[in-house]
Amino acid sequence: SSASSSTLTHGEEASTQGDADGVVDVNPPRGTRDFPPEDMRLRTWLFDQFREVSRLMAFEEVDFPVLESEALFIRKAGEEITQQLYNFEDKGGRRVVLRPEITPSLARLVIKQGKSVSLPLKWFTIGQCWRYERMTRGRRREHYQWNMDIFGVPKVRAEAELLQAIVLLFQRLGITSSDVGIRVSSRKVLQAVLNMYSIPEHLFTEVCVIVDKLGKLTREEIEKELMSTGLSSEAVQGIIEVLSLKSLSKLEEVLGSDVEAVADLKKLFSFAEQYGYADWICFDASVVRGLAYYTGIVFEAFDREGKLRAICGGGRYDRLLSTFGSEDIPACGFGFGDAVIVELLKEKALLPDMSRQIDDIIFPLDEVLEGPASSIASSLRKKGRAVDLVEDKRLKWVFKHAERINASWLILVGNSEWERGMVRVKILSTREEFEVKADELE
Ligand SMILES: CC(=O)Nc1cnc2ccccc2c1
Repeated sequence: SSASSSTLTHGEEASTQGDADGVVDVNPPRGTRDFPPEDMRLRTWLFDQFREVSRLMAFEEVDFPVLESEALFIRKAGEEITQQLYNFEDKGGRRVVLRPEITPSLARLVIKQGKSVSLPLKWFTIGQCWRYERMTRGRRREHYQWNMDIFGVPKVRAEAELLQAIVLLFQRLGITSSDVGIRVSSRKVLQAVLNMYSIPEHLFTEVCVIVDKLGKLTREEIEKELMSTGLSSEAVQGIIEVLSLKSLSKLEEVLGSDVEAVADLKKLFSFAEQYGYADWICFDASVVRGLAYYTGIVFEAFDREGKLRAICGGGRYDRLLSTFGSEDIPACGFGFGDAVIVELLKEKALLPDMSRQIDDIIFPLDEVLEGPASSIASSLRKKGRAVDLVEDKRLKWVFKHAERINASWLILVGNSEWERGMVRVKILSTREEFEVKADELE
């Protein structure tokens, strides 16, 4: 472990435990996180927002194993996500992965459910996703993603619904359209350009994965990668020129108004007006997203200060099921990670107060009263009150603890009161104190 500590990146504590003899390394595996109570309260709060928006949008929750067959993720388009599979062979000799994304599992279940589900399907899930990166980059190897997907809606209504879900989520967190925008485009834009230069269909996916690096690689690097697929320099310039467009009317001038991409996008932007989230979205032809299977509208949310990576992203994938040997069903969806959004909330001072909140603390003042304290705790819990039963502590510690966990009542079980069937209740907010009959505690 001394070797590993020398390659640690900033922000990772050196695992001192690993150096001591015999003590296990108490850090979680590289690139993974523990969730101690305070972090878990924040995560639970965020996931509750995901769930509430899913409920508002009438989506049904589904879930899948984190472990999937490797076959679900073998794609030849050179995506980063498939080059970093957390894959291995299990004891039965099966090639398996810790899933890097959730969409293929959704598609697998839709195929498995086959005729027994009626379309459209609107499903959501919140699940952990994995990648295996050489730790030189010190990035995380896992994160949680909220996924919302619609199967069986071929028209842009589905994309419009998904965008509303994303905007509802941001609004629930206190984020506004001046903090965040959503870039929208369509892969059909690129399709139209490739047609203009009569570039063969089979290059489409590969070109998409390359141009997704626009903004991450220099223009020269992109040109070089595009040329290496065999594209003419004229086609490369044409692609980069069209993908730099930021206005739908300019796009219409270049591609013509009968191009599907233009019609889809115009329809989507008119829906946005009706939903009331038009000021959240903007056309940006450079958005292609890095997943091979997108076929139509694609979108990604970004912080307008440009400090962070994409907050969420998604798009239409009408031809994914046929890559698994099944009949195609039109589909679109998005993934919303648990990391960038928390960075944004910190930036905007929007993190909620994550302190604990307990109703009552019960404290027997004498060990002979431990029995009565138990029955009082039990009856209050049965009435739905959160009760922390504390004993073997000094009273001073109990008052401090009550403050720390924001208890409403402190119930002291003392001998003199108990002889009269009473207990002492301290209302911690007003510091008022009462004697109450034990069986009348509400
Ligand atoms: C910001 C962040 O943690 N991103 C992240 C972390 N882990 C992943 C794991 C699989 C796929 C994508 C991932 C993305």
